[in-house]
Amino acid sequence: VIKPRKYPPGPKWYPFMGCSSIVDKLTKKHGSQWKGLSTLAKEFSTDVLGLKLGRELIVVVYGEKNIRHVFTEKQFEGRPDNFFVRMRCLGKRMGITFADGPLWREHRQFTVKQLRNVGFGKTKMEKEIQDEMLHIVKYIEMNCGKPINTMSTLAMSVMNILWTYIADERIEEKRLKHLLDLLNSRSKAFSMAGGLLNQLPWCRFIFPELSGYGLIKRMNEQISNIIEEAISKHKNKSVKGNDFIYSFIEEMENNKESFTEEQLKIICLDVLIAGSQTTSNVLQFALLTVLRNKTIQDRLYEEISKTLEGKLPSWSDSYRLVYTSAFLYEVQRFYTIVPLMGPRRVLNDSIIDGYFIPKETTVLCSVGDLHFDPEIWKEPREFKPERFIDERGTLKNIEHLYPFGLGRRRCPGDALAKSFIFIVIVGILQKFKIDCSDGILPSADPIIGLISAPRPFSAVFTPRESK
Ligand code: HEM
Repeated sequence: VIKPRKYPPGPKWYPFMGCSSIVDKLTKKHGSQWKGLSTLAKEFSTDVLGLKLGRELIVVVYGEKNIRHVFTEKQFEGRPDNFFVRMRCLGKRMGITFADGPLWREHRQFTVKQLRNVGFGKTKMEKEIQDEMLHIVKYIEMNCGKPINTMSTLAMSVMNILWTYIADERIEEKRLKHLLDLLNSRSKAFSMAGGLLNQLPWCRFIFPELSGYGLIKRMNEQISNIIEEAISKHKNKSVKGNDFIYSFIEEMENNKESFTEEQLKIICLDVLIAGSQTTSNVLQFALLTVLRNKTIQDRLYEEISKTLEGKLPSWSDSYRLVYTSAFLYEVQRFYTIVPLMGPRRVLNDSIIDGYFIPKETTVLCSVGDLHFDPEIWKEPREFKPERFIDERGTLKNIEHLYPFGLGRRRCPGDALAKSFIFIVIVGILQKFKIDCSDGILPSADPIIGLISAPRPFSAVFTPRESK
C-alpha cells in the first residue's frame, strides 16, 4: 500500500485491491478503460499515471515525447507474464506477441522477414488481396439495393488472406466462419474473464464456467486443432506452397533449437488474433465514415475514377491517390483501433518524465489520446483528411501518427494490413455509391474494448455508372 518513492501520481492504494475499484468505476462510467484512465490522468494533471491493480503496478503514459520514449527504449520491450497471458498463448509463454527475451527476438526477426513487403508491390499476396476484393465486390453486387452489414464479409476476407499467408490454402467457407466465430467469442470471453481470472486465478477451479475459463480452454483447443491440421498437412507435403508454415518447417530442419512445432502453432495464433479484427475494423470505420459524409465519399470517388479509370487498384496506386491515402490516415487517427497500446514490462528500474518506474511494472501508452492532442492536431475532433495534405498536394504530418506503434515491438503486419485496407476500400468505392438504410445515420461512437470497433450498422450499395 506504500507507493515507491517518486512513483507517478495517481489514486490512493488500498490493501489487496490497490486502486482497482476507482479504475473499474471510471471504466464503467466512461464506457472504456482507455477513457476512464484518461479522465483520471487529467484529474491528477499528469502525463504519467501511476496505478496498482491487484498486485500489479501499472503506469499509463501520455504525450508524444513520453510515448516515443517507451516505444524506442530497450528497457520497455518486455511483455508482462501472468495467468492471463499464459491462457492466451495456449498455456505457455511463447509465440511473438506475448513472448520476450531471446525467444521473442529470434522469432520476431524471422516473422518480420517473412512479412516484409508482403502485399506491397507486385507480389503473390497482392494478387490474393485483389482476388479477395473482387470477391467482396461480387458479394455486394448480389445484394445491391438492399441494406447489408458488411462486417462478417470483410472479417472473412481478412481471415482468408491471413490464412493464405500462413498456410497457402483457402479454407472452406464453413470452417472459416467457425474459426472466425471462435476468435470473436474468445476475445469476448477474455474481456469478460481477463480481470477476474488474472487477479484471482484460483477461481477457475471453483467456477470454471462462470469465470470464463472453461470456455476459453475449449476454444483454445478448437483453434489449436485447426492450426495443427494445417501443420501436419504441410509436414507430409500434401499441400504445395510458399507460405509461413513451410518457411518455418524449413528452419526447423536446419536444427534451430527454438523452432518447435509448439512455437509455430502459437505464432500462427498470434497472427490470426493480431491481424483479423484490427484490419476489418479499420475497413468498417472507413465505410462508416463515407456513409456519414457524402462530400468525402464524392471526393474519394472522383479521385479514384479519374486516376484509375476503371483499372484494378494495387498498392502502387496509393502514391497517386493522395486524398484517398489521406482519408485512410485520418480514419486511423480518428478511430484509433488500439487506443491503449502495450502492455509492456519494464526490464530495469527506469525513469519516465522524471518519475520512477520500478522493474517489472506494466506500461501502457495512450496513443488514442495522442491522436487527439491539440498541440499536434488542429481541431482534433473534426474528421479532416486535408490535415495530411500540404500545399503541393503531397502527404504530410504522418510522422505523428502511430496506428501500428513504433520501435522494437512495432506491428510486423503493417504492410499487409495497409495494402489490404487500401485495395479493398478503393475497390468498393470505385464500384458503388454507399448510402444509409432508411435514411438513418449510424452512430460514429465506437465500442472500445481491447480494440475499438464500430457499432453494427447496415448500408445500401448502388452501382456507379461504369465509365
Ligand atoms: C490495421 C490493422 C492492424 C493494427 C492497427 C495493428 C496494430 C498493432 C500494434 C499497435 C501493435 C504493437 C503493440 C505494442 O507496441 O506493444 C501490433 C503488434 C503486432 N501485430 Fe499488428 N496491427 C494490425 C494488423 C496486423 C496484421 C495484419 C498482422 C499479421 C499479419 C499483425 C501482427 C502483429 C503481431 C504478431 C504483433 C506483435 C509484435 C510484437 O510483440 O513484437 N498485425 N499490432
